Amino acid sequence: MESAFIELDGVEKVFDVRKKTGFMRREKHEVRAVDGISFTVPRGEMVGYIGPNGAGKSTTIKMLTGILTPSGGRLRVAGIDPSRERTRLARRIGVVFGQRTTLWWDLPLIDSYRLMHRMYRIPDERFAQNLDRCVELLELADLLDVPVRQLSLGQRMRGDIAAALLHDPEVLYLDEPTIGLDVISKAKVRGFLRDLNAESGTTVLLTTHDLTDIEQLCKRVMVIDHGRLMYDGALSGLHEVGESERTLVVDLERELPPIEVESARVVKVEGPRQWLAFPAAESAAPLVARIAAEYPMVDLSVREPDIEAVIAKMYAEKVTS
Ligand SMILES: Nc1ncnc2c1ncn2[C@@H]1O[C@H](COP(=O)(O)OP(=O)(O)OP(=O)(O)O)[C@@H](O)[C@H]1O
Repeated sequence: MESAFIELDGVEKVFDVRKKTGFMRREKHEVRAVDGISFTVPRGEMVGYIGPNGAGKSTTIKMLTGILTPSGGRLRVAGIDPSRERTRLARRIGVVFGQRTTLWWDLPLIDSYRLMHRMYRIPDERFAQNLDRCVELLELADLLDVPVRQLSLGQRMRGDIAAALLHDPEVLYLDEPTIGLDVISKAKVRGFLRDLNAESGTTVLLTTHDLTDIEQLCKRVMVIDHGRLMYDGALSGLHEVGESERTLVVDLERELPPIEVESARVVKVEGPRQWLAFPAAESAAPLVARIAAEYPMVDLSVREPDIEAVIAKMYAEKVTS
């Protein structure tokens, strides 16, 4: 079994675009959508792939599926060069684009699945098993006879996820799988993906603008901007890279002047409650002990930094890992 299931080494994608620069005049210029990206993903891992609009996420996924050919570098998925052997790879990967459906719009959901059964030449027994499992876990039983165009966005998304899994792919690329979904549908999709990864060991690459998806599903996250990898590591490590702060909320017995303590500063006071900011990378325990020793503390809580703020700061500062 290969240890790195997805492998990118210095992968580049350059688009030649013609820009109108005046009447009848067009200038050719290059867009480096992906600018030398290297990473590996071992089998069974669930990784977040995030970045601002136009960062190069979709272009990377399109290269991983073989839709686009890299302009440079080396790329392998399950040992296969995607753009050279796209059909062979298609049997081993599943793709869900949140903003587009792979289902047949006018057909009942079940008919799309039957078409995929034939297209992917899925053995009958395996198809039946996978369909049963998806119908149960994604709660599709009442929807199978409904034409896709009549489904709500959340229902359609669950239908699309099932469609991507009928042929037992070893890797699933998800591009914005929770976009536009309500809170309950999001929770259902996330729960399903978590179970899928834990039980079937499916490798998942998840692109999303909703950082809660990442927080709830991925231990590892890669941040891309301007076609370059800016961060690759644990989600918790992003706080340190972003030099963010955590907040200690302290309830005192009574209103007192701002607490004075080493390695933290008071950022807000409201009656007997005070908010102290301290470096996210440091443990709260010694700080709490110091405050408890000198002040009449009755309660406390620690607030984690807002991950969205950390990432926004990273983009702004162009921090490289
Ligand atoms: N076919 C194409 N021709 C020319 N430029 C392209 C093409 N596809 C993408 N680009 C450009 O490449 C860059 C990266 O685009 P890409 O769609 O990969 O970004 P993204 O991170 O997926 O963004 P979003 O979050 O908005 O989907 C952008 O500047 C985009 O305009």
